[in-house]
Amino acid sequence: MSKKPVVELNHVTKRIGKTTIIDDLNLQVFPGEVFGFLGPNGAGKTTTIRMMVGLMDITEGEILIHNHSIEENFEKAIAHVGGIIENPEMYKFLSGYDNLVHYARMVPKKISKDRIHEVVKLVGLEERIKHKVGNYSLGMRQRLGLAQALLHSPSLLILDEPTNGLDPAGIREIRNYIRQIAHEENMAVFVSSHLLSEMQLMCDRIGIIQNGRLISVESVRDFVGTSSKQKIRYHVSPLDQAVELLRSTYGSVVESVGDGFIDTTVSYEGIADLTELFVTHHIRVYGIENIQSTLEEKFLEMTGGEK
Ligand SMILES: Nc1ncnc2c1ncn2[C@@H]1O[C@H](COP(=O)(O)OP(=O)(O)OP(=O)(O)O)[C@@H](O)[C@H]1O
Repeated sequence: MSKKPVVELNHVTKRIGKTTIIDDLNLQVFPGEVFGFLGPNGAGKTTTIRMMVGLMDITEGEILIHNHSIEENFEKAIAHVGGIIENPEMYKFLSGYDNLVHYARMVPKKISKDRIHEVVKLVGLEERIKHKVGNYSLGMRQRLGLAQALLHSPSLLILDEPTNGLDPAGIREIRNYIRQIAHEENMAVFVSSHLLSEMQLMCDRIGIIQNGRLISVESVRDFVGTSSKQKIRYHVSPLDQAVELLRSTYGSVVESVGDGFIDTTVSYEGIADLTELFVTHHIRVYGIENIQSTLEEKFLEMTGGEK
């Protein structure tokens, strides 16, 4: 990517006592992209985020936001950041709108009424914004928190586990809004989670953190898209003939054979090739399932099977 990063972490290390919690972390997030910071509980996500917003000292290395060091030039760096780190404080007896007005008065930058309306629209709360926050669902409160974080038009949005505690509908909503905001406002979004399934739907790139170390950074498109290998399950009959055909044609493509199905590891094009091979050899194909991406495999390995 040739664009300049909004935020960069250079050799960031955090030690508490003799324990290294974050170990030589390097990453960059660019305008308009949603970067997922994925890792199991205790991996170091919150610690990293706390350092990014200046809530915690960095032992070694630096964090730059628009080239301003968060430690040496805090005011300039933090002016570009919006975030929901811990649960945002809201007054339940006030309406969503009054909460935003109240918050707008507290931030150093002048915030216009138009901007308030704009963020309300961005998070889809137009119809309920005049209602009391006490009557909001958790999902609506999260969206109001998002609106609050966006008020001063940050170029970096940091969200720590934004879908925690939400039901599936709430998760879908917040996910869609996050994507939309990143793309419409050309904002860099840094979002942490311990759920791969969620990250794959929300993010453009995913960095996997384990025991304080970044073990991989991958573009989601490469995983759900066309360039990497996937585990594909073919439900076919007769099974023996199908296995024999695959082995004689492609050798190592067969991973395992189950009751009525064959698991294979193939590229995107390979899915079509294998299907064609079956059909031209009069093998009946009853189903083709995508059972695992390589990213999922990596993550499962790392978390010991926990998703
Ligand atoms: N103040 C502290 N003193 C000692 N160890 C700490 C301190 N804060 C965090 N840790 C340890 O650092 C590691 C990383 O914690 P952190 O909260 O950043 O993980 P996380 O990935 O955000 O996990 P979770 O999803 O559970 O919030 C954990 O092993 C934690 O026990």
